[in-house]
Amino acid sequence: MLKVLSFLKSYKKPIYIALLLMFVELFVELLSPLFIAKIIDEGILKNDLSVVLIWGGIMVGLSLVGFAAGIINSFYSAHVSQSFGYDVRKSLFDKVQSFSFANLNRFPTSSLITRLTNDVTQIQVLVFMALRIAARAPLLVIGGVVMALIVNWRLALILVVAMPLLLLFMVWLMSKGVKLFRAVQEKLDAVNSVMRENLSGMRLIKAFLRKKHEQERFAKTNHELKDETVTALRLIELTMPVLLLVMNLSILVILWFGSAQVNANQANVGEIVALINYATRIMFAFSVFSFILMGFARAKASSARISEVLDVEVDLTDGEGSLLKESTVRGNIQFDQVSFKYPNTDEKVLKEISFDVRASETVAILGATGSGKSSLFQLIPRLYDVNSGAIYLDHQNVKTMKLEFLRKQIGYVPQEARLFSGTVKENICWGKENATMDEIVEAAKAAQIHETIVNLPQQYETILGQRGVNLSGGQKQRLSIARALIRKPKILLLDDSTSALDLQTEAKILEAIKKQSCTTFIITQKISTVMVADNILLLEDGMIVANGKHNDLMKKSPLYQKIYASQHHEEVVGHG
Ligand SMILES: Nc1ncnc2c1ncn2[C@@H]1O[C@H](COP(=O)(O)OP(=O)(O)OP(=O)(O)O)[C@@H](O)[C@H]1O
Repeated sequence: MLKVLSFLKSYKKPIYIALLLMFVELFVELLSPLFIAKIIDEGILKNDLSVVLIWGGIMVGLSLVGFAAGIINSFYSAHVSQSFGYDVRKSLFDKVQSFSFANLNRFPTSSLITRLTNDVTQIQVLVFMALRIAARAPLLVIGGVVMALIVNWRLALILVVAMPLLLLFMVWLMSKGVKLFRAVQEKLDAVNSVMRENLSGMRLIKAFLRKKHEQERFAKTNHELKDETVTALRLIELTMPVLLLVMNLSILVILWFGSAQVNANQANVGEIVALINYATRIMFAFSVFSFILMGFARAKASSARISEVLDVEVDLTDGEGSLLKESTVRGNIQFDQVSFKYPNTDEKVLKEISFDVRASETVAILGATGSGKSSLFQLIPRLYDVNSGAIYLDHQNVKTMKLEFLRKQIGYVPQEARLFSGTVKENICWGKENATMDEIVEAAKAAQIHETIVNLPQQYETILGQRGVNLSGGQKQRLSIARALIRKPKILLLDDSTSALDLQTEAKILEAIKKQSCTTFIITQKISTVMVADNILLLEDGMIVANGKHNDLMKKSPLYQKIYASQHHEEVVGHG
């Protein structure tokens, strides 16, 4: 909790002002019963109107001061709590951005979303309450008891006995609350997760007629969230009856002994009225206090979840820096005995991979599904780190380079073309900020998407729907290729990103890429694409089983011959 609350450090001044104003409000509140006692005993009972008017006037004046203090306190509390929430969210977002994939795998996406939104809100609410009323409640209790002792110490002892009992009850309540609210937040994660999967997989759900199944799945998680929340709220509901019982009993006892004291002339009626007044204020303060304690329990559960994210040690660290200069990077890539397994798994998905690619060459990677092609790609921009061996860019180990420097040299087109909401132009520029219109058009032309774009209603300014739903699969692929090409990368990684394109369009794109003279890695299933590559890596079970040019492989690799034959509908016999 302290770690998250340390974000409040930047707001010391407004916090002090808010607390000061809260004390002003409290002061006014605590003095009021004293004035009432004075008005009754010295004004009403003695028929002295001037005393009533003077002390009544002072009371009204002070109330106005308290009122103004309350309003200004609200302004400051809102400002501090909102700014605090902004800072925590920003910090969480930055942290998640710095995560490696191994780090990301620790948290389900939906849970990260809940942590960034709902969990931050819980703490934000607590901070607001703390500045607005939190300290007031316990101080009102303590102050109320002290004032009651001053007015009539014997009767006030009844309150002194009742308070610790209530306090113990509150402590018990809070310890239970933290656990229950943590469970509530976890159930909220689950609801968000189902919701997220449904929204992103809506087409599939409709096509597979899985609406009912999904509704049931959602109903189940929703139910669990409701049940968990009800359990937590029951705990809070328990507070008021217990509070009322203890305090009403105390008031009864005060009235009983108070009337005896008045009859014996040991106390004034005003004193008894003041004591009852303090008792009801204390009871009110206690109910506020219990409300805050619940808020605290909830915020404590949430802050633990936030700290879990903030405390993650990012396992992909930046290298010292590159000896290479951006302008002199050529794009030679060397894999030296590279082995890799995904974090928290046992099996190596790449085993002792070694190959050399000279700058500007095109390398095709061919292999069955699950053979490790995408995994190999992800190692080049260091989305994951190798477990053994090394990858070199222009003879320098990529691990020693600054991540930003390394990734700047690389254009990556992933398997699934993912676009962002915004215009076509913004989507292409996403690859290079401040790109000129000429550069954008050039990249679009190279990716063979320019013609399509100029036929859109607002050409490059056309707004794409959520994740580009108004473009076809092939158009999306070409747009994401344009996004990579605009960077003028030294190394281009195409992860099966031409799968939805016809052979002619694909050939044109490859030709345009060739002109950019960048080292190009293409994962593809199409033998026609493979045939024009300078080198072909044939992957099987995470190992390179053959490499060379098309003609070499046709001679020496039975697997390659089989793939070739399957795509050319002919039996290949006797090669090799
Ligand atoms: N994030 C991950 N965590 C754990 N294992 C993974 C992860 N991603 C992939 N794998 C495993 O690594 C192996 C290689 O996967 P990879 O995606 O590299 O294959 P691929 O050759 O690109 O397949 P495809 O052609 O189907 O895309 C598979 O066995 C897969 O189950």
